[in-house]
Amino acid sequence: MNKLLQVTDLSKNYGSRIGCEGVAFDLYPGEVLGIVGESGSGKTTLLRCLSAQLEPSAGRIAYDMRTQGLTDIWSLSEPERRMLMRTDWGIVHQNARDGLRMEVSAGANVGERLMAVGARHYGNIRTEAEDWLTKVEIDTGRIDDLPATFSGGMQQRLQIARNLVTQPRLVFMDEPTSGLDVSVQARLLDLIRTLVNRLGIACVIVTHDLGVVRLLAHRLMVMRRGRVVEHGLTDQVLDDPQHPYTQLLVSSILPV
Ligand SMILES: Nc1ncnc2c1ncn2[C@@H]1O[C@H](COP(=O)(O)OP(=O)(O)OP(=O)(O)O)[C@@H](O)[C@H]1O
Repeated sequence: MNKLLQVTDLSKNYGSRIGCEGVAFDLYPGEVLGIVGESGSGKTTLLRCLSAQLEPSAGRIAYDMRTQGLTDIWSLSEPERRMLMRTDWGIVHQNARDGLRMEVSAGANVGERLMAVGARHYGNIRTEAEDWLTKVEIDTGRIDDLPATFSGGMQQRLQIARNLVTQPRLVFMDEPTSGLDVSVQARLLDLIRTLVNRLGIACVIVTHDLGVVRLLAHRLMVMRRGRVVEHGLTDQVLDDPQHPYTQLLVSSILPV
């Protein structure tokens, strides 16, 4: 199987401060990679670099473009990169408001992404938007409502629908369930797991919640002070952590 993403020696500095340093990994189609670590360990910096929202200071991020194969994403033109981000990739932000257009309806939020990949027929776009609202458990009667009238959990589900409607091959998620009630979190996680598995989407998920990665991620990277200190199969890393920092993280969060 071809690699979907190949990351080599990736670093991002903010002046003299290290955001992340020397990160390298491959991601294959359909694979879910979790990135965990304490606050300030570089998770968000890494995710923003991987998803082309932030230009790295050094290193290479190559993505398997449908026509060109593995291509350095920073060798693409700005419009090409933006197109990639709008179609073949999805980015689910921690705060749904950052990933939604709050001034247009729920249906338009979903339909807009379809238009980015060339859909023009209003009736088809609306039908597809309704279909996706149903998939993320939002009543289709709310299709013309503004996202601001939705609850936090509904906004997050709408953001997921907006991202998945174009059938991306890779989705980046930054703490997708934080800030929600525990019961809402559990349902949302279950929904993400079902959709990601059913559609065979590759995912990179940043979280500080080991329960989230246990449920969703095939592989896990543990970060500390900008560097990856441990990387392996999720169950292996969580059940038999090798690095002292991972041992501390696991013992402090998971009941023994
Ligand atoms: N815009 C910025 N300017 C300067 N330093 C930054 C900036 N963003 C992040 N940093 C620094 O980079 C390091 C990594 O931060 P980052 O936000 O990536 O960590 P994180 O693991 O995502 O933390 P959290 O879980 O709290 O969101 C920290 O030392 C942080 O202070």
